Amino acid sequence: MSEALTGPVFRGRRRGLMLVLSSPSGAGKTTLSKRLIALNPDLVLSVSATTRPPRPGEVDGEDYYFMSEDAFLAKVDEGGFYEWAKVFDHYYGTPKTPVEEALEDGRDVVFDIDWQGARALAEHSPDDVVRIFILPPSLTLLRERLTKRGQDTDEIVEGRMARARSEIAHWDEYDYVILNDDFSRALEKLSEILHAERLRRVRHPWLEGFVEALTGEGPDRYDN
Ligand SMILES: Nc1ncnc2c1ncn2[C@@H]1O[C@H](COP(=O)(O)OP(=O)(O)OP(=O)(O)O)[C@@H](O)[C@H]1O
Ligand SMILES: Nc1nc2c(ncn2[C@@H]2O[C@H](COP(=O)(O)O)[C@@H](O)[C@H]2O)c(=O)[nH]1
Repeated sequence: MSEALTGPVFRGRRRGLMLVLSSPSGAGKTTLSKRLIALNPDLVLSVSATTRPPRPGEVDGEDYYFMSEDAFLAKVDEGGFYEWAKVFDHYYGTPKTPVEEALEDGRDVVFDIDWQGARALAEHSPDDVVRIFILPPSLTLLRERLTKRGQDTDEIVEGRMARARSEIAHWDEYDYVILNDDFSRALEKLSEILHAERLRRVRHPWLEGFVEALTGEGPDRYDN
């Protein structure tokens, strides 16, 4: 894996956060992130690039940027990805420009990426990244979800089940773990994490000036 990451991003008085969701394939992170964004339209979804073929119904530029392997590797060479990795025999990467623009604009960004991507983002932007791991209730239900999704061949489902244990092995690298048994409860927990993380002191650099003014050490008035 190779990546070209910038350091922590400061946006005036508000630090955006990078909400990273990972899970074994089929545990529900895509569905959860889309519903979270529907409830919080100010969030931005990081649309990844991939060399895997589109599934039925997937739209280029909305679900993924679908690319040839040559085009993907050329973008790697240009330093166009925040991070990239090989997952299930295909390349996946986070395009850098849209994420940087959103963060600079003070917007929070949601990532649906694997443990390699989560680790890369956390290493380079430790103050900005919030990592959440989604667990399925059981491997039997995980297989059922992958099968019922009805978008992959039996061979692909088996390949993803074979990788499930190794993906789950990274669960303890994450800040939060959500058991996605009942979907509504899992979504509620995800929303609670987002709202609490948005309140963290480190994301509000304006507080320093405010407290200075409050205690008489700065200008009389500080507008947030
Ligand atoms: N709590 C839940 N109960 C039952 N079904 C669920 C639940 N959460 C998600 N699903 C269903 O499970 C399937 C897999 O979900 P989803 O595509 O979101 O998984 P994913 O983790 O993003 O997988 P991938 O890594 O392959 O993209 C979908 O059909 C989704 O509707
Ligand atoms: N490291 C990255 N992993 C990514 C990225 N985009 C998606 N993914 C992960 O790949 C698998 C498979 O996804 P699928 O859509 O083919 O089911 C899944 O774990 C995704 O989270 C990325 O940009 N970087």
